[in-house]
Amino acid sequence: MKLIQTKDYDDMSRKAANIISAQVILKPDSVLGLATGSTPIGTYKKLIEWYQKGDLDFSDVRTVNLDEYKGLTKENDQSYYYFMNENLFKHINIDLTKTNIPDGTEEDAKKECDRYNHVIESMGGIDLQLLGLGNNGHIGFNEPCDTFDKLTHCVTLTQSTIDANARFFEKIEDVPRYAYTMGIGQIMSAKKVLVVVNGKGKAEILKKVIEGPVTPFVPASILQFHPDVTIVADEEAASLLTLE
Ligand SMILES: O=P(O)(O)OC[C@H]1O[C@](O)(CO)[C@@H](O)[C@@H]1O
Repeated sequence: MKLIQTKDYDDMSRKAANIISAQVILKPDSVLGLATGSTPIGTYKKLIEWYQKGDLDFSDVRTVNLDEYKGLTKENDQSYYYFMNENLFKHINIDLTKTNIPDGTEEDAKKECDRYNHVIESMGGIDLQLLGLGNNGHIGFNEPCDTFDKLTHCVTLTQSTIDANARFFEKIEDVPRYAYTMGIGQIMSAKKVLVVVNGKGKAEILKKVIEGPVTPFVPASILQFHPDVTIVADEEAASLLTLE
């Protein structure tokens, strides 16, 4: 695992965006695995800024998102479909037909998971997967549990995730209880993985992810086994790491 420590959120966002830019410049038809949550918003802002300056071209890029709440429509402003549009897609020259997000309105979980597994497979592999880190160590919506799920599945969100995401909803009862998420096996199959982490609140979990045992109870710890992971963490998030 490669750790890049940055002085603050802005620095983290710029460095992460630089890594994504390099990927798109070197391989214009890259398959990017994208993430939601508050952490990558700054990274997306930099990519938009550089696109607007004429430094980046997304016309051949294809994307596949990690997850989506089950039960939310695309128009719901808390859906990850809405998030991706607002925070990235509508500002750049990406072809929306080349973007993929699980369909939160599909009630038949098996049908949606099979469909999304097929989408991921047909893309021929993810070149770079961007990840945020949940407070409980989740990646995508792969919550702590006793096994690593390989493929797309429907998860019951843990209380800790519901509490953490309640800040985005009017009231906690509005937070969906279920979500579709790419599996750990699919994340681990990406050629490169880029994790963005910031803030004191993530320091303890980041230490477990990097320095603790690999266990499905800390889902992101599996990244210790990935051959090409870069973690871009600000000083606060990296503050408990034993850096050699
Ligand atoms: O960046 P945040 O808002 O702390 O969220 C961390 C993680 O939690 C999620 O938002 C899901 O709860 C992920 O999409 C994200 O990677």
